[in-house]
Amino acid sequence: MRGGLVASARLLPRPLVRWFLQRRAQQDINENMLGGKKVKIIFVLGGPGSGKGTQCSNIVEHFDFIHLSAGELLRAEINSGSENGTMIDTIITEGKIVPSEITIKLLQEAIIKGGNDKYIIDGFPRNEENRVVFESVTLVTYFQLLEISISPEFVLFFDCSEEEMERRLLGRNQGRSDDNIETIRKRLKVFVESSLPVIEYYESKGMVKKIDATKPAPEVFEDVKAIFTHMA
Ligand SMILES: Nc1ncnc2c1ncn2[C@@H]1O[C@H](COP(=O)(O)OP(=O)(O)O)[C@@H](O)[C@H]1O
Ligand SMILES: Nc1ccn([C@@H]2O[C@H](COP(=O)(O)OP(=O)(O)O)[C@@H](O)[C@H]2O)c(=O)n1
Ligand SMILES: [Mg+2]
Repeated sequence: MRGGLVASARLLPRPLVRWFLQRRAQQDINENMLGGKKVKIIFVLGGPGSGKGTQCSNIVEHFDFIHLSAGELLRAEINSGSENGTMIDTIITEGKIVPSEITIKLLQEAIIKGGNDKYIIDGFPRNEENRVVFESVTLVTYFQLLEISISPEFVLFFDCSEEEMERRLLGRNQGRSDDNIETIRKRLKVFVESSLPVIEYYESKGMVKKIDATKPAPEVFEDVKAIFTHMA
């Protein structure tokens, strides 16, 4: 997989960055028949176990979106045996947040390869660094060159108590290395300390649609469906 866009651009003197981005964008346009797409992005946020994945599956079933789970992309990277895989695995098992450039490179490639114009991005941005790097000039310029605007339409926030999230995660049974009580407690702490501030940032911009996620899944989806049904 080619080096991360942001990381590679950082290596170049500023005057050369635009040339580098134009060359990279043209490569991706040629390879993926892109360009001229108003890509709609919705961030799906909420604590571990709040029901993001469950509701994203429902959204994909009823509306024409591609579901990109940052966590799933990272787990696929671990399974691919790539050089970053071991480091990602350690970080996930500790319930911490992977360096943004790694996660964003995976998301950027998935958006380009997806060829769709509507994405729900699940579990991202998970901290301030995720958000700032995603809004970096480099990445925005690159997507602009692809004539793709990647500012989020809104943030869907699944609000759920820690007790309920812990209970759900202990019953998730997906064989994940991070669904044990010790790591769950660490992830909930990371959510409160690092992820909630990101949700508060978007709330201050009036971009958050908050859903009561403690209800049974079908009732939660009724509230989600109402939001997507009224989207332009
Ligand atoms: N509204 C709900 N009520 C009860 N259990 C739920 C609800 N939504 C999801 N779950 C269950 O809780 C666990 C976590 O759900 P998931 O969608 O993986 O959450 P997240 O992606 O936010 O971690 C799963 O086992 C799922 O089946
Ligand atoms: N933006 C992200 C998303 C996930 N991750 C890592 O991936 C793990 C699992 O993310 P996930 O979204 O699949 O987890 P759930 O909220 O679904 O339980 C997180 O606990 C982080 O360790 C990350 O580092 N950065
Ligand atoms: Mg999930």
